[in-house]
Amino acid sequence: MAAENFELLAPATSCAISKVRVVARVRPFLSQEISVKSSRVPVSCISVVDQGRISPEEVTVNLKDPETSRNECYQLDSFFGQEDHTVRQIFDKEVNPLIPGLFQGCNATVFAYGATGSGKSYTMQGTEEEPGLMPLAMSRVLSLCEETGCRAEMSYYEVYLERCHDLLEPKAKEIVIMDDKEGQIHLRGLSKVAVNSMSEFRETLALGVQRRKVADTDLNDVSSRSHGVLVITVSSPVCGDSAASVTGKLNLIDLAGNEDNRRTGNEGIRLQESAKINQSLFALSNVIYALNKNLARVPYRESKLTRILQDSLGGTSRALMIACLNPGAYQESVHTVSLAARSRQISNFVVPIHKQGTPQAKVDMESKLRAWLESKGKTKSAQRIGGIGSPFSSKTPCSTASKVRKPLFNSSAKVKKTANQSDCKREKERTVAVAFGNLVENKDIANSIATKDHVEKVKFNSPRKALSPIHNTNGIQKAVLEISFTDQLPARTPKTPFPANEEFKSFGTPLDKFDAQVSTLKSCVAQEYVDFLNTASREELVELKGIGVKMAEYILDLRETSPLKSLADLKKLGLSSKQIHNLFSKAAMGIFGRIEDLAAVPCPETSLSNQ
Ligand SMILES: Nc1ncnc2c1ncn2[C@@H]1O[C@H](COP(=O)(O)OP(=O)(O)OP(=O)(O)O)[C@@H](O)[C@H]1O
Repeated sequence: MAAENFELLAPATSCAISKVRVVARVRPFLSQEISVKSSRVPVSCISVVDQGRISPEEVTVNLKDPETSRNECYQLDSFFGQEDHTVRQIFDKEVNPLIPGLFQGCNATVFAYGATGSGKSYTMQGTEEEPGLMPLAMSRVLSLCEETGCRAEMSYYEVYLERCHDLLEPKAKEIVIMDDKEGQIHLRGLSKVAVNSMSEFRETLALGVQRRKVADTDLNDVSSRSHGVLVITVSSPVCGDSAASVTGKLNLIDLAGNEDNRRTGNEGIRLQESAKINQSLFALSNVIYALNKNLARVPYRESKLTRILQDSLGGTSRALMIACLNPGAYQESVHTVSLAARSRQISNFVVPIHKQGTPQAKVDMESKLRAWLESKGKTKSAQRIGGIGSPFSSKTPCSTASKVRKPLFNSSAKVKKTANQSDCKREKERTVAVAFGNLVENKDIANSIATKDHVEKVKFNSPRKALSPIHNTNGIQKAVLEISFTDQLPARTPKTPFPANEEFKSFGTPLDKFDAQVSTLKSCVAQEYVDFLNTASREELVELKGIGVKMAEYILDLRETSPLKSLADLKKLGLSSKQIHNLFSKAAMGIFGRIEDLAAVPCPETSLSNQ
């Protein structure tokens, strides 16, 4: 897709698949790289073949080793050679088209990737004579703010030795990276500064740049020792109660460069920095590899860098990668361009973020996305989009209701009939069924419980409390809040696990009643299980069936940033729905133990004794 064609999203509900766009930028040879004796400019190892002639949508980049005459070609989206391309040209063609989307609530990330000394900081920050993408983007944002009445703010932080530090508020504590249940990345503790003019911006950025860790190495006099991230946030004014506020974020990332320590001459702290930089860039390549291979687990948690980029690689942001290249470094350029070419295959699903999200909008977006993935035969990706870093990690009607699961019991004709009536016209009711049905294997029962007749009974059954604000407290919405597995609830064991017999009279046959009670029991057990995962020690977790040492560690790591709210959150660890189901089943089976033990357990008076 050409940059000009990034479709502008209509406000409110529009969404789009957007591939990570990848462009190459070759810096010129520096004066110290030109031999004084010959005073001839060396030949670049990088060239472009048939720019735009074979296909206007991509370019073929050729890398040629002058020593061995090795030769490799890679396809990228665009190419900016050393001769005639200024940062302004890159901005106009590649970054400018992303900016209007911010004003409609869409996030975007631009990141410069490449070996040390390849020109990443020069491209992103620029110089006084040639402003980089950061000031150019801010200038454009400010002029659009003037037209629209929106506000602009900036944050600037660095990831140094695997820790995030605020560069505008140096006394602040370390920044914590968190993700919410919709897969959005949040940085707890990061300050924001309002920006009203370019002079304010320049002053603030210069302050941050001074604080960023930079050092002289054998390969670059001004080598960045950290990944630097500028965040430009745009917020629309909120008019009255009904209007939803729109916020868009543009991340401009100047990554630290890959370093070959046989050549940098690094020692001591420089070597430590270098090790962390290389580790995080290795983690980035692992994420790109996993996304390309459609692996169920994408290792975003291997480094802070990949956590920050989580939303931009396989997430909900638009993303532009600028592969920066030194024309005299063949091996490094092969490394950079091969990773860049692989990144080009990654799709993001761009969703506008509104402070008051509408569930129906999410439903529409998810069904559009699934249809797209199915048309491409990408079933695994479809699963992933329902999981990691996804706006749909909490199930929505169309995703789960369509899955056919083996019923736990044969339901009665009455239950089936009720379930069949529950079609797409009754989205609200199906929302109940789906939320409830995430862990209820028998969808018929879930659907039947979701019908208006049964909502009130479920409400009495449920041990849950509503935590989210309720705008419309009709029966169905109340029930959604009370039985949804995606709400965060305090751990609680119900005093009366089963409802009094009177409350179940209208359930019809004894089988209906039994099915409903089993479902309620399951929801209680599922909540207890989630509470256990959130509070157990490492040793306790390992004791539980199906959880090994590695999984226990992943869970501890995950809950450190955001406690599990539902079993579906385990998808963030890369587990599939089936794996979560198996894990839970194993734990649940353990409750019942041997059949002889069960025989000794008396029936609760309130449950089956009056039948
Ligand atoms: N397009 C360009 N035109 C002129 N000089 C450039 C250009 N790009 C980079 N340079 C120069 O090349 C040197 C290295 O650039 P820069 O510091 O931006 O590299 P980097 O990729 O950020 O390196 P590191 O990863 O070590 O921080 C600097 O002296 C810079 O001024």
